[in-house]
Amino acid sequence: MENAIFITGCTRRIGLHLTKRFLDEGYDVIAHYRKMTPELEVYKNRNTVVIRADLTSPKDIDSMVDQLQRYTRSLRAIIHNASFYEKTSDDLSEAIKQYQTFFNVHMLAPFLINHKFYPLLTRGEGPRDIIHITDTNAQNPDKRFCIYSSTKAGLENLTKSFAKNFAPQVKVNSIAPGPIVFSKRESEEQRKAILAKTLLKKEGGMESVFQAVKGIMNNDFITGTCVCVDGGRSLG
Ligand SMILES: NC(=O)C1=CN([C@@H]2O[C@H](COP(=O)(O)OP(=O)(O)OC[C@H]3O[C@@H](n4cnc5c(N)ncnc54)[C@H](OP(=O)(O)O)[C@@H]3O)[C@@H](O)[C@H]2O)C=CC1
Ligand SMILES: Nc1nc2c(c(=O)[nH]1)N=C([C@H](O)[C@@H](O)CO)CN2
Repeated sequence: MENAIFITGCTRRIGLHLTKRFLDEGYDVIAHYRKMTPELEVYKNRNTVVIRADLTSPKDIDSMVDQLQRYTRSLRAIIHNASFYEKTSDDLSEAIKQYQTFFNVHMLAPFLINHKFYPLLTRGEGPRDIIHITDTNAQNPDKRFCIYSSTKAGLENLTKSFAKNFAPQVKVNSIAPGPIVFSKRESEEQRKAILAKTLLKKEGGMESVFQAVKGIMNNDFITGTCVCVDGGRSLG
């Protein structure tokens, strides 16, 4: 493989959609997962390599780096999609554990992966991208998800640091989705309330994230910024 696209969290929903769409467009994809799913399994034989790692474990991340180097000589882009979504616990001892998990998945793992994979990014020719998938909650947190939101805000800040440190070889940007695809845990009433505060009054759908990723990759003058894909939710 050459100039592969490395995506984290590919077992379902947005990560799986990004995997499918990059394959549709003829890219080689290295799809990261934690717990394999039948939906991702299907892609194992198409130009996709799947690599397992629990992103709360730096040891797993190191092993992922070793495995990845066996499959591709260079990377065109790294897309940090993997994420954990949970309300902040009312039990503070539980909340401490949550903070460690959220910090590992949303901040430490992207930090380590960016540094460890940088040589693979700069080995190829042409534009190179790192994209952090954050959340509009990073700028305007849902008070029930303060640990989730604050670590997404930390990832937003890492975007700016990496943009400064990796320029001009690599562009580094965030995509902050709004209501893209609701999770099963959101009731009909919660969904209606969210859409009532979304200017465009609809879920974005996973393709809106893929189009934003491609828009950033195809523009050689965007770095250190955040593209909101939220239907105006952040203004609602
Ligand atoms: N869906 C939406 O409307 C919105 C999504 N976003 C962001 O977009 C991105 C994709 O969202 P969505 O598809 O809904 O996400 P999901 O929560 O459905 O999937 C997240 C992915 O991350 C993986 N993951 C979670 N924890 C770990 C871990 N410790 N180690 C390895 N992998 C892990 C999951 O794997 P596993 O199956 O093993 O748990 C899964 O593949 C996320 O960053 C999310 O925060 C932001 C705003 C709105
Ligand atoms: N990792 C995840 N992050 C987010 C999810 C999700 O399912 N997994 N879902 C949301 C909300 O559904 C949002 O879209 C609407 O409230 C936010 N982040």
